Amino acid sequence: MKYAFTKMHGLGNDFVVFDAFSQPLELTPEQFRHIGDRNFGIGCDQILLVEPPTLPDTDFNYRIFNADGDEVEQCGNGARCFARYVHDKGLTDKREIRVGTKAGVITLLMEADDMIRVNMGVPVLEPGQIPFVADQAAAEYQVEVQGETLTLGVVSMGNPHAVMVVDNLEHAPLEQIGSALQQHPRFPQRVNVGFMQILSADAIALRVFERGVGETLACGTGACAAVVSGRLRGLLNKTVKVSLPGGSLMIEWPDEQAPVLMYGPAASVFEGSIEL
Ligand SMILES: N[C@H](CCC[C@H](N)C(=O)O)C(=O)O
Repeated sequence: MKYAFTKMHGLGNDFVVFDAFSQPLELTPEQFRHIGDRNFGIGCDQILLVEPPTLPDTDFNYRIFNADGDEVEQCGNGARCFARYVHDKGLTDKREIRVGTKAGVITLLMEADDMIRVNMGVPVLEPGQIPFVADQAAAEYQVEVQGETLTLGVVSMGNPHAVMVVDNLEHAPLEQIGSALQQHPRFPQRVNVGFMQILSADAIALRVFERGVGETLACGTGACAAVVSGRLRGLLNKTVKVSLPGGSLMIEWPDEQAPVLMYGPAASVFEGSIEL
């Protein structure tokens, strides 16, 4: 069967987006892996499905699959592309869009300057809900990795994130630590791993080794998790510019009970179709 898709990206974190409104999609993990394959398929970090709403008082449902074929709870850069997509395709003319995900409802706002603001919800800090093995919630945890004791922040934006502060981002051990934490017993559902360099109380540089993908050019939930962790550690102010290899996001987290707000771009690259 032939499926139409749109290739999109948020700061170089790239997606294949399918309209599951007009063409119900039931694909297998193997098919998702094929779509994500940069040599034998289309190539992307994640596959996004735009579906009719399932949660009350929402406009759409939003499903996310990593390039390894696994479905995940949340994708921040994908959320901005989702908003761009449903507008470009005429699926809505609303400026404020409520979207159901596996992690709950997020709100997308089309800004006048063609940027998109997303309410990413309140971060989850309770270890059992992240999930992460720890006795109680803390701003920092000591985690043994390959004989070394790492100091990590651990936060969920619906999906699990570990955040490590580094002095020199260029030489951060992304592959070594990122891969090791995927098999770590304290992260039972694996984990996205962010490496954060503090530039000031209002600015960080960040690289992310994403669960199910590896290093990406940007990670929206990773940027949110890094700012949450930085604020819990007393290192960051309420509004932070997050510079990623693919570009920068503005992230705002006023206080612990508040949702995290993310502000940034989304782009369409090309349309195509694939036989599956
Ligand atoms: N790799 C993530 C999903 C995509 C998140 C990222 N692309 C973003 O922009 O938030 C996970 O396994 O939880």
